[in-house]
Amino acid sequence: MNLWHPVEQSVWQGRDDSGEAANALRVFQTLTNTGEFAPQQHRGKVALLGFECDEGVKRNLGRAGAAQGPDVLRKALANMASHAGHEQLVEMGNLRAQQEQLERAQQALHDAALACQHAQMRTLVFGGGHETAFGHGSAVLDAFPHERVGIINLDAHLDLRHAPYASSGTPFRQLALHCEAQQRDFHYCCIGASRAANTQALWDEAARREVTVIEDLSVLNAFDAHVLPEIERNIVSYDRLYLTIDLDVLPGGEMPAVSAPAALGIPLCLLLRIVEPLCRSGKLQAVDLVEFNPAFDNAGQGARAAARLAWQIAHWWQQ
Ligand SMILES: N=CN[C@@H](CCC(=O)O)C(=O)O
Ligand SMILES: [Mn+2]
Ligand SMILES: [Mn+2]
Repeated sequence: MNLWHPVEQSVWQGRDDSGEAANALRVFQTLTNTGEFAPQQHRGKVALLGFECDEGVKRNLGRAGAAQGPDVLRKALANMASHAGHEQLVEMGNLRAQQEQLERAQQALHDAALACQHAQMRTLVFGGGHETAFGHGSAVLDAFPHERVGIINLDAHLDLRHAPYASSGTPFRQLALHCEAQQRDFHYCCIGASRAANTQALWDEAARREVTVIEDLSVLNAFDAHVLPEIERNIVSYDRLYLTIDLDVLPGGEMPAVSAPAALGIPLCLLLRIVEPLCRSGKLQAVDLVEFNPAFDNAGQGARAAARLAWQIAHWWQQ
């Protein structure tokens, strides 16, 4: 498959406690890793894909390094205890972007994710910059052409930029145009956006496209009044949900390992209160974690926070 390669065996390793008891297992011991891309053999399970790409971040004038994110996140997840849901994870390998080949890489991610969705797998993608969301989100839309797909973005940024080229700042405008081309409605909700990090032009674009936005301050100060009803509305209103988590939605202290760390941000414990009902809804078809950049991590703490998020998602996503 285009731009695809298997993950090195050295990535999925950890402490072996299995001598203590049969159920003393960690994620690296319960995940399926055949070294092949064969979605039809894993129907109903969770496909883990890596998108080794930071071409979008580079074009968006950010700090490069997200291409190294997927394997570092896998290593952080590998050693965590395996509980219910983690045995559903199937390693599906990485798509690696070639220099300045952003569109080609997004197409390769789209094709891989679509093949997994067609095999009735759910997809969990480790980015990559937020350009991941165009490849992944368009695959979810294409997998369910006659259904209403709700897109939920946890992010300090709206990522609705109007630019002559695709970047990590344009994925939701691209998804809006993709919906337009298919003559379907665009259902986009952004939770955690910072007014200080998005120009008025972006707020105007969000209003034009009828995006539901819950600002960071509102998440922090009125969670029960504003966030929980919006999560419920998405679960009730749409047939399928796609959740994309830009890790720069976390406070910079919890998540330094991104191109644009947040001054305020939504703490992980609050973020998990958004993620849990979505995972348990039975409608969540796809999730990605994006913008993780190990070059700016602080002693691996950002990787641990992101891996815990992925760990919770797999645990709450069990069927
Ligand atoms: N995916 C990131 N998008 C942000 C980056 C902002 C920044 O680099 O400061 C954006 O384009 O607004
Ligand atoms: Mn983003
Ligand atoms: Mn962001």
